Amino acid sequence: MSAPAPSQFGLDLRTYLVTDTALCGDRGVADVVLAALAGGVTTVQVRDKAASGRDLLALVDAVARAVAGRATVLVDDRVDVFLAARAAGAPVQGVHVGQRDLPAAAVRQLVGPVNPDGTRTVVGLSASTAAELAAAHALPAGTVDYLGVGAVRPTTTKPDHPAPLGVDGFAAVAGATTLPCVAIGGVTADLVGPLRRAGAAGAAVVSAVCAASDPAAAAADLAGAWEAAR
Ligand SMILES: Cc1ncc(COP(=O)(O)OP(=O)(O)O)c(N)n1
Ligand SMILES: Cc1nc(C(=O)O)sc1CCOP(=O)(O)O
Ligand SMILES: [Mg+2]
Repeated sequence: MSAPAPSQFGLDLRTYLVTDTALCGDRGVADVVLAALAGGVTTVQVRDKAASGRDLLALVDAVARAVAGRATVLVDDRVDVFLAARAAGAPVQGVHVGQRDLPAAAVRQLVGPVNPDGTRTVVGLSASTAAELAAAHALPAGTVDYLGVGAVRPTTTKPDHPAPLGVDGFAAVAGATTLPCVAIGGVTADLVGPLRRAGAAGAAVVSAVCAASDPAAAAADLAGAWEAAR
């Protein structure tokens, strides 16, 4: 039996997949997501920096309808795309924004607190420095549901990633906030246990699943490492 998820509003961040269309290749993003879902991912963020708004909307719609509520589905950066997908009836729950995207307070105003299907509208925010953490803490309660904290290690997936924190640096951030913290950047299965013990609410990966020859097995390794860690 799995340990209970560190969650609120049913938000389960433990094994968090961020998609990369190029790394998914000919398999297609939706099929890689379905394999990862079978392996145990709990949250999926659709991220494609190269896609047009129209193409990203189609991708989000396809992924959300494939997942069909079995995991939380979020959209990277594009609040407009999230709103359009939700308005079209796709089961999509929220957005993840960074320090250069729309401010979190504006995002919350745009997306509201609850989706039409009754699920919490999730807003995730990237924050890894003391100043970014202080700014997140200054927001009204309920603005942000979780923080994305990275980079844990250098990664070629996001060449402009923030300075690497290491597991100890991640622990310092997670220990300085009551917001759930998702570790991201260079995360592989061997790091999941140390990150959970460092206070992570979840571990987010791109290449560990999207570039894997067997995304279901890769996701199962990550989910298993989370459950094995105390
Ligand atoms: C879970 C999670 N954490 C951090 C990020 C990075 O977001 P951001 O800083 O906006 O950078 P881009 O992903 O937009 O390049 C994330 N996407 N997800
Ligand atoms: C999307 C993203 N955000 C990061 C951050 O540090 O904020 S690192 C990153 C990419 C993570 O890719 P991979 O799992 O392949 O290392
Ligand atoms: Mg962003």
